[in-house]
Amino acid sequence: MADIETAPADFDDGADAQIRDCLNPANPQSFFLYAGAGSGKTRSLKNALDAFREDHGTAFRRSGKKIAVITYTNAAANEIAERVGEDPVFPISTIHSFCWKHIGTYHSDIQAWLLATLPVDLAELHEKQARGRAGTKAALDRERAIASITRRLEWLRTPRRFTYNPNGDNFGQDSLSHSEVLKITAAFIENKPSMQAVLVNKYPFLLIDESQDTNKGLLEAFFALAASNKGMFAVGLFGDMMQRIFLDGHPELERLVPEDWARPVKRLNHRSPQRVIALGNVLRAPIDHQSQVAREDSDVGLVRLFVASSSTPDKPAFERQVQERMAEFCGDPDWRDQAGVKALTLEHHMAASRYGFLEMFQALDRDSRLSTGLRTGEMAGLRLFTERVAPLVAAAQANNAFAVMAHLRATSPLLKRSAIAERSIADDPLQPIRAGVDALLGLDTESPDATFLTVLQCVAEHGLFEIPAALQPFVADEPKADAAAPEPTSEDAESNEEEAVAEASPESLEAWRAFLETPYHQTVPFAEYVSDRGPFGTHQGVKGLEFDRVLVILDDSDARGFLFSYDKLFEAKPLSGTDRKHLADGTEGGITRTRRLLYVTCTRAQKSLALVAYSEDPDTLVASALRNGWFEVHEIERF
Ligand SMILES: Nc1ncnc2c1ncn2[C@@H]1O[C@H](COP(=O)(O)OP(=O)(O)OP(=O)(O)O)[C@@H](O)[C@H]1O
Repeated sequence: MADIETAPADFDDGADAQIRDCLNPANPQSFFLYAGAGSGKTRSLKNALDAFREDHGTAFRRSGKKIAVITYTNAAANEIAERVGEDPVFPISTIHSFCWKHIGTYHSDIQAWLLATLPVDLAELHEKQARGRAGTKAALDRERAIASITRRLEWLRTPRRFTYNPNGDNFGQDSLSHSEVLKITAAFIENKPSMQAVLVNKYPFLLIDESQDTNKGLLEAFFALAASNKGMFAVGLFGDMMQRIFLDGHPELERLVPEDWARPVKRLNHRSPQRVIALGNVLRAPIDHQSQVAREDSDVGLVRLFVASSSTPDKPAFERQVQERMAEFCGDPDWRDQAGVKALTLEHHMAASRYGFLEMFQALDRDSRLSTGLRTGEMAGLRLFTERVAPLVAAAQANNAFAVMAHLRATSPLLKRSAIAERSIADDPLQPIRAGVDALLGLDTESPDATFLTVLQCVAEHGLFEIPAALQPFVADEPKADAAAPEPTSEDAESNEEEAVAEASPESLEAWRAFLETPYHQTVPFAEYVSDRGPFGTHQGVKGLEFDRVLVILDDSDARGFLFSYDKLFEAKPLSGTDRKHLADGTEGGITRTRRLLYVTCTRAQKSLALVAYSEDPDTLVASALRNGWFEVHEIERF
């Protein structure tokens, strides 16, 4: 193994002190903290906020000023909120909700922006269409896009209002897409003095975590805002260019950061054992030569590469065998336990097939309009099963009458005060509930024969829960007489009405129909997966997270996208001319992207790390892993 330096735990404490100085309201100073995996960037963000609260919290609270903290995902926002504690001085949000919050009331300006931008997009599409070959899939897509923009422009001829859901899919003429919201915000920050004044006066500091993946145009707008408001407004960026995995991020960020920004440095990895840090260092070396040091009190740790053919017939069985080997190598029985290991696949469907929710996932995935809601699990049509039915069935099966009633009281229209009052005094008020729960339990929901449709019909027949709009076409018209008139529960009221309409659009009916015919028992693994509680995750989704034991599954043959290729990264497949050109020019290409993704996944490990590589050419892959110094002979098992 490559030698690795070690250092005491307080090695990088100077960086936090430097950030504390930057967050001085009398003289705001922008900074750029870019450091490797596990170096404690999120920790530094938390420390910065704690220190600020101590130094200036009271004065800020009194003057109504705030530090805006922006992260990439809801999960990251929640985690920071949990670590820092709720504090109105530090509103924490995702970039999309931050943007929408600030542009959401400017309807006429949004309309003007669309009216100026859409014709440019349209002209570009027409030009491409004229140059491109007719009849190809791309030409058909362009034709559809042209028709849709033309319809939207027509619709924009009268004053309109706009909607947007930061967490879901947005379709419908009045709804803005995720990328539109980011672009509009960037344009407003650059051109609207009122927007600039609001941001600068309200948020003298704007801190962005995972900024390597923050939208390029928006970052440039923040840079410009900081440059023209020196001494009043500062931006603090936390991130790691090596962990940039979304195409939206700014590839040139490091170069763009102005000379006068502070650049605190962190080199110590607090997360991983020495062997994992060394692997991260060699993966990273060709990109920026940043190498990390390990903590003096860190373990040596263990990594292994298991190589098999991409035609391996039963991959999950092979992976179980790998876990068994890891348990032996590490003397760590938790490697045998599915719950003790985080297995990372490149794409969701690979996790779905291993974790047992492939059929339901594929049924909905056929409709690209549902794709975000499916991946976050936030669609009302899914939440009926994951958040209403599944917890009820679990509580009832555990004979936990208290939990059953608590859940129904919070979620069921049958237990609404108005519904109970409507029943006559002579009635047993709980009888309809008991009948509904008994009917649900009688379905044998563990059996593959119980479909989502069977469960849905039972729920509808007994009026146990409200039926979301997307699923209403599949249930009988008349709800049971006992069921209360639809009266949204508080949580339903929160759910975005627009989203519900979009989910229920006629085009999506086919996907919902196919979904309803799949086995209901896939609900629980699906729910665990989307909430990140399960043993699987995706390579992209685990950014910022950490796990004791990590199993990274590399398998191009099972992947559907074309953005990544592990076989090419490991030199087991010839590079294309484009790949070679990107590498020679040092520009963004598939190989570099794959290398960064591999860096992200490997550096999640806190104790030990196994990579399973399914390859078209396993021997070449092994040779390359050795030649590049990524692994040593005794660390590789070839099957
Ligand atoms: N100074 C420190 N002392 C002890 N533990 C630390 C320190 N800094 C960070 N850690 C721990 O190291 C781990 C990684 O920290 P953190 O998640 O903040 O790193 P990061 O740089 O944001 O990582 P990544 O870029 O990989 O997501 C966490 O478990 C954190 O609690």
